[in-house]
Parts: sequence; structure tokens; C-alpha cells
Amino acid sequence: MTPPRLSLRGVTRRFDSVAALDGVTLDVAPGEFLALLGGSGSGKSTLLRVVAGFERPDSGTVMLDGADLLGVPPHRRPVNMMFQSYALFPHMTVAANIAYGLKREGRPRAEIASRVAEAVSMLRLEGLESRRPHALSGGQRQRVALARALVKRPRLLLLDEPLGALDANLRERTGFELRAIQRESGAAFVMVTHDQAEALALADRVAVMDRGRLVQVAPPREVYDRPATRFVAEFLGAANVITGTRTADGALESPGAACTLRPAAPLPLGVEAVALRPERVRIGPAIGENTAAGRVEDAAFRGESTLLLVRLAGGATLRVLHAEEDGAPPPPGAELRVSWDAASVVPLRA
Ligand SMILES: Nc1ncnc2c1ncn2[C@@H]1O[C@H](COP(=O)(O)OP(=O)(O)OP(=O)(O)O)[C@@H](O)[C@H]1O
Repeated sequence: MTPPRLSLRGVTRRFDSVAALDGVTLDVAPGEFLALLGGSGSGKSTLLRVVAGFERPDSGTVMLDGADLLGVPPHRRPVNMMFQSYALFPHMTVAANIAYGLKREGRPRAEIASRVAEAVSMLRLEGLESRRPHALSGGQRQRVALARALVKRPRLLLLDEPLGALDANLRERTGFELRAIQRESGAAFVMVTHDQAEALALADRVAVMDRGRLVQVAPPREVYDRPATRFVAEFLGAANVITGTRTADGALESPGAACTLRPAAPLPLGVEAVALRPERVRIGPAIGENTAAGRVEDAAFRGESTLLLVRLAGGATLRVLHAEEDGAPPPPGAELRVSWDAASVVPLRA
């Protein structure tokens, strides 16, 4: 195991009665891209600010490559932060904006010139060096901000909603670029986002936050397929969360679904909810034990699929994804039977 680049242990930060961070323990590996995902007020920005040094925790430790960070003032930390607003200097050219931090460090002129040129080329900003920020597009401004952060070769880059100001098309393209740049720079990235698709698409691991705590830290596929808690399942969107009572043999009896959901392995004691992804639900005659009867209430065409809202006999609504390749979806009003594999029934902690 390589030692972690960033290591937080029991980090707590309170504001009056609110614990913005409540005992956060987290390791980030060198060269890792970690996304911090959570709703508004969950503590994401506070976590970045503690690592950057703008905020002091009430308790806990923060280490970078094994050395304590908390005693180091923000400008001395080998950590850089890129804010959502980008905070470019409006009166300075692109080149001067990028060079600013190196000048402040008192680097020799020749070194500054070569490092700025390197950053300009990495971020594909050639030809824009003498422009001022107001004469750039949103995506270009974002790349200048990134160049300015990376030119100092931080061991860790903190990014607060780096794609937040871009429109949907540009967001996707810039997201791919961001990941390529992260790999090329070798820096560890910790990116705050409240966009689950972005976190899943870009990060090596996703850390899901809720009320100051990390509820699950895992690779994207794992948080998506095996959400640990009800909060993660609901926050990552789209999963059906079905509640009920655990039976003696470890299945879930759900009055709302009017059926018993039987997982591949018995549900742990105390589990009273399971997740079932819409794309795992099949329409048609029952296969095995997991099946329920329902009626299509509504349908939304999504291009590659149609999302059906199916009202089950017990009153619960199940979201079911019907793939285009399976032909025409059943219309609203259709009575049908749905079924799913035991492996798709995911136990959720409270
Ligand atoms: N300086 C402060 N004074 C008082 N309360 C604060 C302060 N900074 C943050 N908080 C509170 O701490 C909690 C966490 O805030 P934080 O900004 O870290 O959340 P966030 O996850 O980044 O939210 P958002 O996505 O809305 O930016 C919130 O309840 C917030 O109101």
C-alpha cells in the first residue's frame, strides 16, 4: 500500500450548534481523483477549506504525505484551491494570471516563462496568452483558472464545483479534459460537486457526505450498484428504495410492493429497506421468486430508453427502465408483471 497523500482523522468543525464536519476520516492516494458528493450544507466546502487552511477544525488531524498540515499557514501548504468563481484578476492577461503565483514565490524569470508555457500547452490555451479574462469564453476562463492552480505543481489540488459555471455541453467535454489533465499532472484532485453524474463519470472514488459525515467512500460503480445506506441510494438518484419488514429468513416483506423481495444473501438484521435499480427490473412473466403485479401510470421517453412509473398492487410506485431495443414500451394503463434477480436486491442501512 502506498502511503496516502492526504489523510484526515476525526476532523470536526462546528458552527454554533451545527457540526459542518462531524468526525471525518478519509485518505486520498497520490494521483487519485476523489469526488466529494453531497447536498447543500452537507459540509463539502468546509472540508476543502479545512484542508486548504482557511478554516481550523475543532478537533482531528490533517496530514499531507505524513506531515501535519494544521500548523502550516494556507499560503505555505503544498495544496492549491480552485474556486467556482475562478477568481481571475480581470486587469491581468492570461499569461500574467497564470504566472502570478510563481512571481509571488519569487521564482526566476526564465523558470516562470517556461512553466507558464508548459501550463498554457497542457490546458490548450495557445494564442490566448495576451487576452484578458473578459475576452474569454466560460470554458477558456475555467482552463486559465486550472492552469493557474496547476502551474505551482501542487501535490494536491482542491476544486470547488469546477464545472459549475459551464453549460451542459461544455461541462461534459471539460470534464473529460479535467480528468486527462489530472492524470498528466500527477496531482491528487479532490473535487466538490453536487452533480452525481459528474462525480460518477470523473472520479476514481466518490465520497458521499451527509450532515457533516462521510456515509460511503467507494469507486463509482460500487456506490452506484451497492449504495450502503438509504441516503446514498436516494441521493445518487434513480434507485427505487423499497421499505418493509425483514422476515425470519432474511427477505423483505413489503406491503407497498405487495410482495416479498428476496436478496441473494439473507438481509443483515435490522435492515428495513432495499434498493432496486430501474434498469434491473424486467417486464414480463415472473422469473424466480422476485415478482410483483402492477399498472403503468406514466411513461417518459429518454431516447435510449423509456422510464415507466409502475404502480404496484400495494400502492408503491416502481421506476422501471424499458430499453429501446426491447421494442415498444407498454402504454400507460397497461397491467403487467415485473420481476428482478435476487442479486439486484441491495440491502440498505438506515
Ligand atoms: N462560517 C460559517 N458560519 C456558520 N455556519 C457555517 C459557516 N460555514 C458553513 N456553515 C454551515 O456549515 C454547514 C456546512 O456548510 P458547507 O458550506 O460546508 O456545505 P456544502 O456542502 O459546501 O454546501 P453547498 O453545496 O451549499 O455549498 C452548513 O449548515 C452551513 O450553514
